[in-house]
Amino acid sequence: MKKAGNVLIVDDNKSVLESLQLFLKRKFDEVIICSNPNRIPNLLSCHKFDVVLLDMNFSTGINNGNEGLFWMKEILKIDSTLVVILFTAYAEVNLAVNAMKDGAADFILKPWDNKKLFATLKSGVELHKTRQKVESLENQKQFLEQDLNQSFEKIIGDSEAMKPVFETIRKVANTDANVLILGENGTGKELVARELHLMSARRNEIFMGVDLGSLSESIFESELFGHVKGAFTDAKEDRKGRFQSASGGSLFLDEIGNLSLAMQAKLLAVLQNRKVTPLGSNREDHVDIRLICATNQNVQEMIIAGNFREDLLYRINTIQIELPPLRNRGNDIITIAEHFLKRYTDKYGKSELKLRPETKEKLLNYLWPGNIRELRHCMERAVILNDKGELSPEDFLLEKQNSGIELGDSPISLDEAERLIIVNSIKRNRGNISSVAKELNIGRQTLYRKIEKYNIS
Ligand SMILES: Nc1ncnc2c1ncn2[C@@H]1O[C@H](COP(=O)(O)OP(=O)(O)OP(=O)(O)O)[C@@H](O)[C@H]1O
Repeated sequence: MKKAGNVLIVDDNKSVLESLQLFLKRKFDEVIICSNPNRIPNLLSCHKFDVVLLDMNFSTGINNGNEGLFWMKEILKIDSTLVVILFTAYAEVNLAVNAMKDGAADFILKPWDNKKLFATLKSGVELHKTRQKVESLENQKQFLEQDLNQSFEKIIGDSEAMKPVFETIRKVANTDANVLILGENGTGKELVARELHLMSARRNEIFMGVDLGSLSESIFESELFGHVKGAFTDAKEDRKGRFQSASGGSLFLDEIGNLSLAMQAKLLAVLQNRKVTPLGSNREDHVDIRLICATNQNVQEMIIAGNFREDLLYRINTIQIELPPLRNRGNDIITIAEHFLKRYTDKYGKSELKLRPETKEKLLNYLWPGNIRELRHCMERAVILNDKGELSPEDFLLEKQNSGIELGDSPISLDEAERLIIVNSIKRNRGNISSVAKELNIGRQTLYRKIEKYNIS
C-alpha cells in the first residue's frame, strides 16, 4: 500500500505515543510523536503535517479537556488548513463533539481501534489536501477578482505603425513562445500582453501581472517564488509565489529593465529550470507558465552598459514586439481620442460633446510623451471641465512641446544649430538614443560621435 501524508501525535502518555508510532509509521510518510504540547508551534514550523492527533488533557489531575481545546485553536491559528483530530476518553465525548464546532475535524475514542484510527487519519490527510487546494484556488480567485474589477480596452488603431504589432500578436499568441514587449510608457504594453493571453490556449486560465519596478530587493524572492512559514521574521504562514499561482496561465513581468543584476540572476535560474524554490524551503515547485515581459528601457543599451544580462534577454525575447509611440501612429490619435471621448461623455452624462476640427489638429500635432495614458487623462479632464457642447483647443492644456532651447532669430553657426536640434530631440525622446537616431535619420554611431563632438551630456 502506498504511504501518504504526515501525522503529528501529541499525547502525554509515552507508551501510547510509542505504540501509535509503531503502528502508523508503516502507513504514513512521516509520523512524529510529542509528549509536550508546548513544542507544537516549533514542530509545525519545521515539518509539514497533514493531520494532528491531539490528546485533550496534559496536566495531571486536570481532566476538563480545556488544554486540548487551547492547543487545537493555537494549531489552527498557525495553519487553518491543518486537520486536528481529538484523542479523547469516553467521558469527554461531549466536549469533543462541541470542539468540532470550533474547528476539530473528528475525534477518536480511547481505547482506540487500530482500523478505525487509521481510516480516520487517512480521511484527515485527504481533507487537508482538499483544504490546501481550496486555499490555492482562493488565492488565484483574489488575483482574478482584482483583474475583473478593472476594465480592459481592446487595442484600438489601424495605423501603418501598428500593423506589424497586430500581425505578430496574431502569429505568436497561440504558441507558448516567450514574448518581450518594448515601448515607451503608456503605449499599451500591458494591453498587448493581455491580448496575447486572451488569444492563447491558456485564455481560460489566470493572467498574472507583476510590476517588477515596484518590488524591492528584499521582497522580490518571496513575492515571486513564495516562502514557507518562518523563512523570515514576518513569514507567519506559508505563502505561494506569483510563479506558482500563475501556473497553467500567463505570467506578465512588467518593467523587467528595472531589475538589479542580483534579481536578474535569480529570475534567470528559475526560467532556465522552470522550477521555483520557495524561500526557506528545500522543495522545488514545477511551474507551467507562458512568460510575457515588458520594459520601456532600451535593453540593448543596458547590456552594453553592463546593466542587463544578455543570457536573460535571450531567455525572454524569443519574440519581440515593439510598440510605436502614439505620436507615430497618425490618425490613431483621433480614433483613440474619440473612443475615450465616448467613454467619458457616457460616464459624465455629456453625450453632446464633440471634438472641433482645430482641436483634432492640436491633438495630432502634439508629441504625447505620456502616450495613450496621457491622451486618456486629457480627454477625461476636458470632458469633466467642459459644458459648451464642443471641445475646443483651449480645453486641452497640453505640456509645452519642444521645451528645449529655441533656435530663435539671432544668427548662429551651423554647428550650434545642429547641437540644438540634437539636444531638443534627446529631450523629446527622453534620452532614448535609438529613437533620436531614427527621428534625425542618422545612424546611432554618427549620433554618438556628434554627442561627443558637441559635448552633450
Ligand atoms: N491602442 C489602445 N487603444 C485603447 N487604449 C489603449 C491603447 N493602448 C493603451 N491603451 C490604454 O492606455 C493606458 C496605458 O496602457 P498600458 O498600461 O497597457 O501601457 P504600458 O505601456 O503598459 O504602460 P507602462 O509602461 O507605464 O506600464 C491603459 O488605460 C490602456 O488601456
